[in-house]
Parts: sequence; C-alpha cells; structure tokens
Amino acid sequence: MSWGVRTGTASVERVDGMDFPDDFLWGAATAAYQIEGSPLADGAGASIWHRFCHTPGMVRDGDTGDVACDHYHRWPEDIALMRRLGLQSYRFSIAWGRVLPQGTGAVNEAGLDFYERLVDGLLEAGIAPNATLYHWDLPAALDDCGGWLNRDSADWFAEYAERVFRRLDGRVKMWTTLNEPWVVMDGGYLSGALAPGHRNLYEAPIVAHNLLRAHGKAVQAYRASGAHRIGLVVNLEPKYPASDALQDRAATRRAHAYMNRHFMDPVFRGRYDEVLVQMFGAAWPSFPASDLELIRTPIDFLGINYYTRNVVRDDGGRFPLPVDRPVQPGATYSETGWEVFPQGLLDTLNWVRTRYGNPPVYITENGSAFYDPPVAQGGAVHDPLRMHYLRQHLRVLRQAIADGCDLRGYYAWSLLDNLEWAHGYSKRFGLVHVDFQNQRRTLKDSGAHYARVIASNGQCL
Ligand SMILES: N=[N+]=NCCCCNC(=O)[C@@H]1[C@H]2[C@H](O)[C@@H](O)[C@H](O)[C@@H](CO)[C@@H]12
Repeated sequence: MSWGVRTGTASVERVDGMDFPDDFLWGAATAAYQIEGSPLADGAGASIWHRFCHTPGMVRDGDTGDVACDHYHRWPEDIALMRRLGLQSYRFSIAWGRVLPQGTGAVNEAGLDFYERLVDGLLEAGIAPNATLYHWDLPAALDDCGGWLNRDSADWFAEYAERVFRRLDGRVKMWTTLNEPWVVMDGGYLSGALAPGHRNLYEAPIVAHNLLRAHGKAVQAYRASGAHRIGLVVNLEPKYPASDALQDRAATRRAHAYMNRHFMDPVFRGRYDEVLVQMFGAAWPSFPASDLELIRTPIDFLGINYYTRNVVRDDGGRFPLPVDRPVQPGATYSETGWEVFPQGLLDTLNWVRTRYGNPPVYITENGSAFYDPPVAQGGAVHDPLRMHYLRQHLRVLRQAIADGCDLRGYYAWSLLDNLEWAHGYSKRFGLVHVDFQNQRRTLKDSGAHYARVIASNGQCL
C-alpha cells in the first residue's frame, strides 16, 4: 500500500456511534532499564545499557539507569498508581541480566523473585501483566561474545525465555519476545546512537536477522510449554513522499522497506523485501533458507509502537535511510522532533490489516514528549499538548476498528517519566510526572484524562 502525498495534519473523520469493544484492553507501558534502577542489585549482571550509560559522552548529561524511577523498590507504589489510573493491563519488560547474570547458564533466582513479586502484585490489583522479554538490555557478558552478531544469540535468547516462561507463565498470559528490533539494529549497529554504539553497515542486517531468529526460537520454546499468547512488538512509521517526483517516491519506498517491511515481511510472509536486499547490496548476509521458516513461526498477536510519520525527500541516495525529513508546514512537533500525525496511525493499522492478513493487534506504545511545567501548587502537572496528542490518537483507533482492523488494545507510553535512552531524563513521556530528585510521583492532567477514557471504555476521549 503506497501512501499519497499528504501535507499538514489531516483531520480524521470521527466515526459517530463507533464504540470500542467491551473487551478492549487499556494499559500503559514501561521498560526495565528505563524505570527500575538498581541494575546490579541482588546478583544481577550488567547490561549493555549499564555499560553504555557509564561510557562518557554516550548519554546526555551523563545520565544513567542506576536509580531511574527506583521502580525496583517502589513497584508497590507504582501499582497503586496503575490502580488509580484504572489500568486493565501493564506492559513491562524483564531484564535478562537479572535472570541470567552472564546471559546463559546459572539462574539468579533473586532476579526471577523480583518479577514474581511484581506479577503477583499486578494480579492482586486486577491488572493483567504483559511481559516483554527483551527491551534492549542485552547482558554485557553476551555482548563480549559478539552479542546479536553471534548466531548463537538466538539460542542464548531461547534459553533465557524458557527459564522465564517456566517461572511466570500462567500468571503472565501475554508475552512479547522483542521490543522494536528495528531500533536495536538501527540505533545499536548503524547510527551508533544506542547501545552497544556500533556504526557498521555490514553488522546491521546480521543483527536484524539474528534478532528475528531469536524471536522465532523463543516462540517455538513457548509453544513447547506455554498455554497463553506470545507476539512481537515492532515500531512502525508510515512513509510519505515529499512530492510526486520519481526520486522522492523511490526514496520513500526504500525508507518503507528499511523500517517497516524489514521485520514484518519475514515474520508474516517468510521472506525479506527485495528492495531491502538491494539496498544493502554486498552488505546483505547469506543465511540458510531454514532460517526463514524459523522466523515465520506463527505468533498470536502483533504489538505496534506508533509515534510519528516520516515525510521522505530524496537526498541523493545516502544509504540506507534518506535522512532528509522536510519540516511540514503547520505541523506540531514533540520534544523528540517527531511530527504529531495521528492519520499515520490509521494508515499504518490499515496497511497491516491489508498486507498481513489482519492479525490481532495491540498498540503497545503511543505517546509524546512535551515540555512539562514544574508541578503546580496543589500538585498538578498541566500537560495540554500531551493530552491533545493522546486524544487525537485515540480517536483514530475508533476509525481503524470501523475499517475492520482487529485492534484489541492500547498501551500508553509511558506510565512514568523515565530514562529516555541517550536523551537521558531530558524527555518526559509519562502520564505520571517523576521528580527524580525525590522520586515523588504526580499524576499529570493527561494521566487523569486517560483514567476517564478507560473508565468510559473510550466513550469520552
Ligand atoms: N525518527 N524517528 N522516528 C521515530 C522512531 C521511533 C523509534 N523509537 C521508539 O519507538 C522508542 C520506543 C521504545 O520502545 C521506548 O523504550 C522509548 O522510550 C520510546 C520513546 O522514544 C519509543
């Protein structure tokens, strides 16, 4: 499906009378290294993000995940916040290094104990746990053995997954193998902006392929013992040509292949996009055909993380991504420089519906970083821009359901202000404000609004 040229913010027709299904799942999401703190506590092994943050110059202001939101200790307080929001589900990630400090071999039972306490606390609060096995924090010990560049990484991941399933499956009934393999590949191995900070055209597709193999092996491990559901979370970003000029449309097709079809095609269609293979050329790795059968092991749902769109202008064919993202007149941009474009979420959902056979979909992340004023007298945080972003994107979901998308739920990113990777603590995505000097949590206006949305099952957006 190719998208026509769109400028400005398209208005989305509200579908009157279209309700969310009664069983639509409303949640919020976080990730271990971004909120937990105590990365080495109780026998945990360091991750590549612990190493990256402690490497001078890698993260803004030298920020680290050493404390973060101190969720490792404050999780009961944070579950109380989730109850106050009325969350029906909570998406979190499990830190591999807490469970297997060296990445393979000896299990750190204290690490599993932490997640067991968290899961039991969620269940007690009537909140369905949704656990992500890998949200970017590879054990540093495995990175010393090549990390995702090593074909053995797929087996390492399956071993880790199996240990976690054994302890938590049944109480956790919704599993995700990987969070955003594209970002792991692009940020960690091409741009170098994210851990482990490589910049290598030949490494990137090898990493992407091993991540997909790891996903497939973990799904197969789950099928051997699991009784519930497992899926994959991808970030999808619709690409629109800056003009109808042939070179802009060609650049858009390359950008679409590189970010969107890169992981979706192998998982759902069992083969890579030819445009992608041509883009990498000599850097494209060889691998046995059986890998593609492993990668396409069927999953139960797809998680889509949606933030923004990308208007693409040809910039002379710099590989792989045309880096020219022309500013859109009249558009709103968040603190991360991402255009607010809710129409892109609708286009993405309909693209997945039509190209990949309408799989069950959850929006597993959607949110925005805008500057938040200090906590006002009386403890309010007024964040109108974030509230508007939330409203606009939730409205789109109604239309997507009306269009026939099998949309099952929505997780706001994020429950808490947290460590925004290389941005440090400078970008706030939370529905709940965190004062990192004293760990005080304050519900923002956007959080209070989201609670009303949940309570009305989306009637009042
Ligand atoms: N250019 N550009 N286009 C946008 C590409 C977005 C890629 N980053 C994400 O999706 C990350 C995802 C991550 O799971 C979470 O851990 C991050 O905190 C959020 C916020 O950054 C998002």
